[in-house]
Amino acid sequence: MWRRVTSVSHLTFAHKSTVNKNACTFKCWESFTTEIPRKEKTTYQRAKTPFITFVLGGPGSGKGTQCMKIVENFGFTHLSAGELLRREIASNSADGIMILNTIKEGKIVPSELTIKLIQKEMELSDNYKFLIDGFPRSEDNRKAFEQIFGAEPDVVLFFDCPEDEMVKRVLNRNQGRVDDNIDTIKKRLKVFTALNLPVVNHYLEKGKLYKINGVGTVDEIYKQVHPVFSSFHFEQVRV
Ligand SMILES: Nc1ncnc2c1ncn2[C@@H]1O[C@H](COP(=O)(O)OP(=O)(O)O)[C@@H](O)[C@H]1O
Ligand SMILES: Nc1ccn([C@H]2C[C@H](O)[C@@H](COP(=O)(O)OP(=O)(O)O)O2)c(=O)n1
Ligand SMILES: [Mg+2]
Repeated sequence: MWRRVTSVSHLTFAHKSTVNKNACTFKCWESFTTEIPRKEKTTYQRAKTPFITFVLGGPGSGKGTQCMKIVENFGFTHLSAGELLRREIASNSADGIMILNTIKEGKIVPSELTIKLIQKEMELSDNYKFLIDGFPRSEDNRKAFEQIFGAEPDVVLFFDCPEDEMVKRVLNRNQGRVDDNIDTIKKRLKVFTALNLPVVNHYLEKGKLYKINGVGTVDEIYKQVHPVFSSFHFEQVRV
């Protein structure tokens, strides 16, 4: 279905009203303290419209790790904004040098460029369930996405993790990334602190935010994440 469209911006989000109505019944989803209400049974497995989850959290908060578990359990397609940008650098594209310098400085790449890469991947996919990891990182990211796609996410996960834990994890990550060094991490944390909160507050007000305690083992954290998706009655890949 996605391959045949030239742009996703015109696709309507037919199931939105049901999802949003339900989501608005709770303000901020403290899944480790709050019971998750059952949602009305829906037929997402046959939906022809995308189901979009934004995955927010600071560097090292565990976004990518938890996304892998969501993919495994619920069959989402995982699109990491950072990974798409790194791929663009590796492909020696015209924007590659600019992206590399931006990432080294711990700054945010222009929204239109990141969105173009996300959009391309979505159009190439046969799936309708997407995890967009590390996006939006700023209000500019968020507004540009909404303008270009003409739609909002269905779910926003926010992994809340203290800075010292994030620094420790990033320094131990060992993936050879140019931004996983103490100087860049300090800059990234400053950018995160300044730009993430307005995005979180926006989705909190819309009743779409699921705040997850990012401290604990991977499985302990996933125990908070799983009910968010099982409440939507997707066809599960693995129970
Ligand atoms: N709950 C956890 N406890 C300890 N280490 C973790 C946890 N979750 C992820 N990690 C590790 O921390 C590092 C950063 O995790 P990652 O998922 O890449 O975070 P992000 O995508 O938010 O930057 C990785 O090396 C990962 O294996
Ligand atoms: N929306 C985004 C996402 C990532 N980037 C850039 C800037 C980020 O520091 C890097 C790396 O992002 P990535 O999500 O892979 O980083 P973490 O997994 O949080 O450590 O990419 C961006 O400019 N805009
Ligand atoms: Mg990541």
